[in-house]
Amino acid sequence: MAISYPQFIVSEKSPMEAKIIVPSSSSQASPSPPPLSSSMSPVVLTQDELKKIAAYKAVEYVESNMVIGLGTGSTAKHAVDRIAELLNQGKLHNIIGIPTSKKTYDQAVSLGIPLSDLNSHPVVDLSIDGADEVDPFLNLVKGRGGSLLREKMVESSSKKFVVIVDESKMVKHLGGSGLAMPVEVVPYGDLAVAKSLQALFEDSGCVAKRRTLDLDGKVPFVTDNGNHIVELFFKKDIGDLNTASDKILRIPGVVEHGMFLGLATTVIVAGELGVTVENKS
Ligand SMILES: O=C[C@H](O)[C@H](O)[C@H](O)COP(=O)(O)O
Repeated sequence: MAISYPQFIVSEKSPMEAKIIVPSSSSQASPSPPPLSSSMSPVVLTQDELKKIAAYKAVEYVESNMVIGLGTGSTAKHAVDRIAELLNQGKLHNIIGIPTSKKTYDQAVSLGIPLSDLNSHPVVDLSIDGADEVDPFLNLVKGRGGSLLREKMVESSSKKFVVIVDESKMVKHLGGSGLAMPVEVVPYGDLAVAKSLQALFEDSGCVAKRRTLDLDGKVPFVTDNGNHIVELFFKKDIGDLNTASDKILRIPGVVEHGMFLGLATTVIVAGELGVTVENKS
């Protein structure tokens, strides 16, 4: 079903700047929204509609002849749909997509987007992906869908990495949502690795749990790479993120964690009052 969007000011900001955006009578957002009625009646957007607005705005950064990292998740899915739509309309051509998960691979194949991989294209022009948390410095938590390893490989190989979120993803500090920070670990000894991770962040009230597919906690979630996911839940700030990253990666059995530090070059945030574009300073 087609979505009607209110008109938005799209504001370009560096991190830490104010983010209050107000509806406008002139639109720069995509997809081309219809004019508001004269009564300016408020439009309540769903979270998915906000994700779609952020995704469509991000696809404005895509140019013909680019190698594009295709993210994973409910927000990135809209960007992949939009890229396919523009290819089909002839508004983009010669795009090569690098999918960050099997799910995105399947979506892109079904839409006819030409695909390749990192071995053939080790330098990616632009990646577009969602995130689970974004802090004021544009550091991210990613991977609650379990795709963090391939995402980090592709996005750290990208000249530009545009992150697309609805405003619910903004946090004061990583871990601040109280939801999981995922760590990909090899299956062997995963519960022992979980204990080591929990001990590492004891001062932050960390609880580590293996992600499972069943309520009894016996069937582990398996990533596209055949690994498991340990989820970390924090009660307090974990302090310096680079220190935390180094400590996690030093535990044998850890493959990668879901903190994406300093990788995002642009974050597009869609909220009820408009779209904010924040660029890395
Ligand atoms: O593994 C999943 C990815 O990191 C997603 O990009 C992230 O979880 C955000 O997903 P969504 O857009 O569905 O909120």
